[in-house]
Amino acid sequence: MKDPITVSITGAAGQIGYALLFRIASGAVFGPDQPVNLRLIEIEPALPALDGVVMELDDCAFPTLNSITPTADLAEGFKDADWALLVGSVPRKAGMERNDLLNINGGIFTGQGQAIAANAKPSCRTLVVGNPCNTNALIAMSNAAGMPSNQFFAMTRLDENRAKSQLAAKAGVHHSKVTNLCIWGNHSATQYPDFTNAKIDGKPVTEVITDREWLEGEFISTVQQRGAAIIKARGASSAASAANAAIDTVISLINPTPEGDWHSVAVCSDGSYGIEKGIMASMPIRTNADGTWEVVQGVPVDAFSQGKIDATIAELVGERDAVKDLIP
Ligand SMILES: NC(=O)C1=CN([C@@H]2O[C@H](COP(=O)(O)OP(=O)(O)OC[C@H]3O[C@@H](n4cnc5c(N)ncnc54)[C@H](O)[C@@H]3O)[C@@H](O)[C@H]2O)C=CC1
Ligand SMILES: O=C([O-])CC(=O)C(=O)O
Repeated sequence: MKDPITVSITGAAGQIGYALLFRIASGAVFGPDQPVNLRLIEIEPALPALDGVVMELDDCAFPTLNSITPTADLAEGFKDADWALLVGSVPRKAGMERNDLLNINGGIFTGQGQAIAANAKPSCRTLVVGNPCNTNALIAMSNAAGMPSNQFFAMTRLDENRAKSQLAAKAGVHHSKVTNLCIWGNHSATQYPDFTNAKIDGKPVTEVITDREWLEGEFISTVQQRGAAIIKARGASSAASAANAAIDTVISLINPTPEGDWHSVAVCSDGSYGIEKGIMASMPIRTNADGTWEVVQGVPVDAFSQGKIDATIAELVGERDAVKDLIP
């Protein structure tokens, strides 16, 4: 067994938390030889429910679970964290867009960013799941003085997985055959699931699925609206698939990306692809053998894609401007 790593998770008593904690504790994310300390952060009123989750974690007797610290105190919650998974926040209800939550949730991420900078390991990586996740990640990153911006991420992997599943179903293949699927921009209804560069079994999607009207229309809107469709059907926002995507994101950021492929996650833009510097935008990312990551350069952007990317980036710039009071 290696030395334990520490994973801090906010919103640990919530729906996503319930689907996330057990897989992290079981070794399914960091490996069967990697003990994990879980620091579980909740607001005071949710601490009794969190106690129940802790009892259940105890009752799993996971060999890889080293310790559990349930707390409402951010300093204690982020102490020595190697990873901070910021899930805790209010989900949207039917009829809302995710950025309708900015006023409700944005403020949560100022104190959490500060607490990460003050208490976590300097190498701590932070993944924001709570919506609107791109701009919440921007708020956390901007308030985490001294922490490198390349250690902050926002989750668009659920969108990537959704897009792969839609393309696979249309082509009649298993979803594992779909690669090079980039989600550009915001985790919102303006996101662009880029079918123009995606591949099925190594061939361009556009050669396998020749129904361009479907690709440009129904495919994109289905992916953009999938969260809303789940809220309508389930009466609550996606939780198990969101937890799964958070796990996929961490696994993709700690393991080298397969040759020629990429994965989607929102990172702080360095200006690549003309995306405004400093906003948290999803783009094609590769993880290197040494654990660093980079934006994949040279992915072709045709006129159709550029229009879609411009729209989602404009939305992100608008969100950033709307929260400027939360950004020091
Ligand atoms: N990026 C993505 O792809 C996705 C993001 N989400 C978002 O994830 C968030 C959580 O969703 P659920 O777990 O379903 O919601 P939930 O309501 O079941 O759980 C949220 C938990 O966060 C806690 N919480 C609220 N404020 C907190 C704070 N300041 N500090 C710590 N904990 C706090 C609540 O007490 C609650 O237990 C929502 O914002 C949702 O919209 C959901 C699905 C996908
Ligand atoms: O749609 C929502 O509000 C929850 C979410 O982010 C998703 O399922 O993608």
